[in-house]
Amino acid sequence: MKLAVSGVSKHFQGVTAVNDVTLECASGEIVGLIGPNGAGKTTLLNMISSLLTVDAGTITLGDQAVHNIGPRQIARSGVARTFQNIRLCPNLTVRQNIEVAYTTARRHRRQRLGQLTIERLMHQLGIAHFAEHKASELAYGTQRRVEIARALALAPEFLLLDEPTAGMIESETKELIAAIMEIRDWMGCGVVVIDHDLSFITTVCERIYVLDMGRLVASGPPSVLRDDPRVAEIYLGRKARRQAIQAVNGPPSPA
Ligand SMILES: Nc1ncnc2c1ncn2[C@@H]1O[C@H](COP(=O)(O)OP(=O)(O)OP(=O)(O)O)[C@@H](O)[C@H]1O
Repeated sequence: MKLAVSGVSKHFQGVTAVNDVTLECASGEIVGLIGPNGAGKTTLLNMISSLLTVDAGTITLGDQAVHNIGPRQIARSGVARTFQNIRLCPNLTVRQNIEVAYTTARRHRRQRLGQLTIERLMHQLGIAHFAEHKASELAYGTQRRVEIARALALAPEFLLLDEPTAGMIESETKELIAAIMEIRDWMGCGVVVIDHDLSFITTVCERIYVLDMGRLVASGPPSVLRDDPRVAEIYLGRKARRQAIQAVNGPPSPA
């Protein structure tokens, strides 16, 4: 199955947050979405997860148009997500948080549940020993893993992750890389992930899309993007890039 975003745009009172963006993710693929602050990454994820309507373009899941169908319906159609600012129910335990999503999957996604159980999800994300802890009692990095487990409890075809490594220490990020790859192999779902940690993104993703000021400016495998001057410019900034070039070549000769 394929999740396809085609010519999608979004405007907010004069600001074009996303401008004619086209991208796709196939089942079993891990795709990255990078770009500087305000590039439009979260707005794009919000449109894919139907929290925002699209102003132009289409989003399809297989042969089904899924833009503007609303968050409840998109979850039932097989797209689950996590949020930049964690949205767990703080007074529920880890198990209860996951159970809420699992109950929805039992009702609406039974055919995809297969061997998926809450126990297996907690084990896979390394949170089984926190099962009876309230979400609010957990460290930030652990809460993020609970959020991923909750999204996966919807038995999705596609998982959208918005900055999953934010607030994680290096060892947690490494564990997360292994967990995401294992989950992809186990559940066969496609993953679209936004993150500012380029080492994480280039390790976990097979393909990366680069957004800048709402537009898609580059895409390709990590090995290709690493050498793309547009990506360096966006990430280092024009001034820093000039300085880097000067450090190698010396200052420009006076005109
Ligand atoms: N609800 C909104 N109302 C008005 N403007 C918005 C709204 N949401 C986003 N924007 C604007 O749209 C642009 C894209 O924002 P978005 O949050 O999608 O970027 P981002 O790439 O996810 O950034 P970050 O990496 O900081 O999360 C920004 O200029 C932002 O200010």
